[in-house]
Amino acid sequence: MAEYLTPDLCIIGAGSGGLSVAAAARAFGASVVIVEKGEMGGDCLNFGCVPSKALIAAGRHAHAMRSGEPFGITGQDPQISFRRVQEHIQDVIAGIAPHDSVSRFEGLGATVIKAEGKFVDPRTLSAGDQLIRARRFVIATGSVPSVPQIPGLDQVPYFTNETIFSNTRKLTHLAIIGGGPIGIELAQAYRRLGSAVTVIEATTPLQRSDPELAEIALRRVAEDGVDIRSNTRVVEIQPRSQGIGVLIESGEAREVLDVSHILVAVGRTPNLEPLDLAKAKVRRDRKPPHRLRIGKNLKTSNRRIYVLGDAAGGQQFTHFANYQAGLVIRNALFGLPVSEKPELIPHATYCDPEIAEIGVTEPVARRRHKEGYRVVRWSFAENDRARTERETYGLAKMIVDRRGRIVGAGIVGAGAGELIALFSFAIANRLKASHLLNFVAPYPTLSEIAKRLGTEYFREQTHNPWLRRIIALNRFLP
Ligand SMILES: Cc1cc2nc3c(=O)[nH]c(=O)nc-3n(C[C@H](O)[C@H](O)[C@H](O)COP(=O)(O)OP(=O)(O)OC[C@H]3O[C@@H](n4cnc5c(N)ncnc54)[C@H](O)[C@@H]3O)c2cc1C
Ligand SMILES: NC(=O)c1ccc[n+]([C@@H]2O[C@H](COP(=O)([O-])OP(=O)(O)OC[C@H]3O[C@@H](n4cnc5c(N)ncnc54)[C@H](O)[C@@H]3O)[C@@H](O)[C@H]2O)c1
Repeated sequence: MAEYLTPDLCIIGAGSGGLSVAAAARAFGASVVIVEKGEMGGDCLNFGCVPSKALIAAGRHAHAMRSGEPFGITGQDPQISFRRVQEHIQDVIAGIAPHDSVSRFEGLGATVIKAEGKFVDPRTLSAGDQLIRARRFVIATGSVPSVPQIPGLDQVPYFTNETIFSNTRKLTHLAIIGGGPIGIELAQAYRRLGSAVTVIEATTPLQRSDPELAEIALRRVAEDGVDIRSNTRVVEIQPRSQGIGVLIESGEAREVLDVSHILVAVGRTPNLEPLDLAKAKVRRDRKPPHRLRIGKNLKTSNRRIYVLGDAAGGQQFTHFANYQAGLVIRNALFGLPVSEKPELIPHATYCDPEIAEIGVTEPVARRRHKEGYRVVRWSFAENDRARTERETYGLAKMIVDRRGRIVGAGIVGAGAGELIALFSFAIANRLKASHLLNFVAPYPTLSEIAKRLGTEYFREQTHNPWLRRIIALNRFLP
């Protein structure tokens, strides 16, 4: 008879979500088996957040060298070695990798199996030559790049996020298909590193962001020299002996772009196929994209099996996978009822200027105006630190409900990804706009913008007749 491993939890996928569950479960003394078929750390560490932000940082340095003029520093064209940029990216990954490594997790007391996991029945997973019958399973298998059906695309080599960070050559003209966060972040980085870049977006770039914030950021990306083609379709890819032809169509107009390389960035599909979910009696939607049916507690239709992170088919962010990991731990180990609170989840796009948002957006708030929602705005041009840094290209908005509670924020500008954390904190703790008046921000910092949003919210109150009367009465006090 086969030997089974029988841990409390078996986690399939050692990316952001899976490893967060594993570390927390071990901290509470649960027995854990981790099954990982590829690199420990998953997409975020190896093919996603970390390499993309390292590449963006390289691009920022190149850009700074060219753009010193307003500071009195003569700009110069940087010498860029793509091999060394690639070494920088790999060095950053290597620095973080020990935190996600097999040895760290074995040190925490987990068993790590390096193999592909597949269900063989509703209670059993096979991985390599091992069978695992866990009390609970967690599917944390992430996502894979979607590849559009474009005639000729399969005839040429093209990059996805899984290959582009290993590139060691200058890309003369990079065509990026898809103007989502991946497309726009990498477009600006490659442009700043000296490539010509064209983004071909079927509808609207950065369409999940507040359009006003997206427009400010995209204008700047275009000023850097990225050619962004919105509402444009790729009709055909034409292989050539030198380079690649990309036939595009916008309305009636057709044009062939001559490019050297292509990056496909049209979204990501949950990575579920290799798991043999039918054998586990895990139900999926009949209609494409055949999402898993998931309960509030992140359980699939098989009550022993949870799913989280990109594999669950919701928001695709590392911090969201980590947040869901906390919910799974509470439910699986402690039996506590849980449900997701999407309003607590910020998201940021790390182009320059960054866009960061959380909760209710301005367009939604305008629709709810009659319910007492208010939008307060403050420009980076009115912040002294932004002026000293010449980073006045920015705007912050705060959305407040009729009780004065902060329910949303949207920022485009330098450091937006850092600034949004203050609003995440406020929303998670149900704080009001008045709380922004109670804290003192050091001068001069961008965080003063948050304080200014607070004072801006109350500026209208200065016309409140009751306040005026109190002030008038106080005039007679000795
Ligand atoms: C270019 C890019 C930039 C990004 N930037 C950001 C960012 O700045 N901020 C942010 O929050 N998010 C960002 N993301 C998204 C983020 O990377 C993902 O949301 C996050 O990695 C999801 O974590 P996960 O645990 O669900 O999956 P992953 O981290 O992808 O981990 C899944 C793991 O499961 C393994 N696996 C799959 N199938 C099996 C199987 N059958 N058996 C065993 N193992 C299996 C895989 O090998 C992988 O290691 C970015 C993504 C990309 C592509
Ligand atoms: N900063 C971040 O947090 C960050 C950065 C990168 C990626 N991510 C995550 O990774 C996921 C994937 O990112 P993404 O940018 O690939 O996906 P996305 O779904 O966000 O954007 C894809 C874009 O491609 C366009 N598109 C689709 N098919 C097309 C076609 N045939 N031709 C031209 N355009 C087409 C879509 O209209 C869309 O604008 C996102 O969900 C995001 O959450 C996050």
